[in-house]
Amino acid sequence: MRLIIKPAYDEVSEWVAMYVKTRIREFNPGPDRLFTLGLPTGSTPTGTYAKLVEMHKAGEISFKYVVTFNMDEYVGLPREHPESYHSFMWSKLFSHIDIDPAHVHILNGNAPDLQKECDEYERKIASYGGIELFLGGIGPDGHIAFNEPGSSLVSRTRIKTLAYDTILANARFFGHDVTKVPKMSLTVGVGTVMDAREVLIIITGAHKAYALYQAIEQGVSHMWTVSAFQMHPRAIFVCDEDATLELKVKTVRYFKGIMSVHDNLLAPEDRDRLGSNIAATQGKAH
Ligand SMILES: N[C@@H]1[C@@H](O)[C@H](O)[C@@H](COP(=O)(O)O)O[C@@H]1O
Repeated sequence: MRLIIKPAYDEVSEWVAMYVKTRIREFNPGPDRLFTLGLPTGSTPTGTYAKLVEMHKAGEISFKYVVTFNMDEYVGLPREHPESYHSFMWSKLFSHIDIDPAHVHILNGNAPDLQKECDEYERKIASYGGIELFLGGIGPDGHIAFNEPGSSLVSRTRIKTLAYDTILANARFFGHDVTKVPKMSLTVGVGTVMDAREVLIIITGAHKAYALYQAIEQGVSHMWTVSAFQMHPRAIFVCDEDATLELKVKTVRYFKGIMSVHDNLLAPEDRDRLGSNIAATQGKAH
């Protein structure tokens, strides 16, 4: 497991976007070799999406041969609703990049047969040979996608009733009115994400510090579904300083000490860019 610790949200978003760009480029996708990318929603990935859009506009990355699978969607919320995950993804990312709309996959929370929709989603993922890189975020209770505490760690895509904590957390997107938050969702399972060749989880903010502690310093538990990725051969957690507040000093020092190893995962021009950012920050401090 890798843990990348960045000073704050913007640096987290920048690092993740650079990493996604590098992975897609290294994969060298083409018409017969599509790169499958799993994507999350929520406030956490918006900075990453904005950076990816910037990189795309600067001609650094193309999504022409990228296929996406989103993690989840509310049940019963019209697709056009501004808070549906369909609307979110098109407004934050897809409308601004060169992705083929036929390559975008988001669960349909209004399908007549919801379980059939979920089973077909799993089949579609398999038809592309599985997911190369799955990005994710977490809720403060450590849930991944909508795999609430107590979810099976080998679960597949299915219907899930939201936990009260999640309904409260997501009320901010519905005018702080809990009665307006959908109570059910369709979500990929923990097992679905575990099957990806690589998983990258973004965790920012002090309100997620306890979840990060559970995810990396405590054992695997279905009460903190993100902890399942301790068992993944290629899992990367990218967090800000605030999210490390519950970690041992020893853990934080270790991972900070090997940051240059992690930066080596990035393209050389991005490593240089980060180097000059560090220099600029230090310059400002003096
Ligand atoms: N289903 C989504 C999750 O995929 C997301 O990770 C979580 C955190 O959202 P935020 O990033 O806004 O904290 O919200 C929802 O529950």
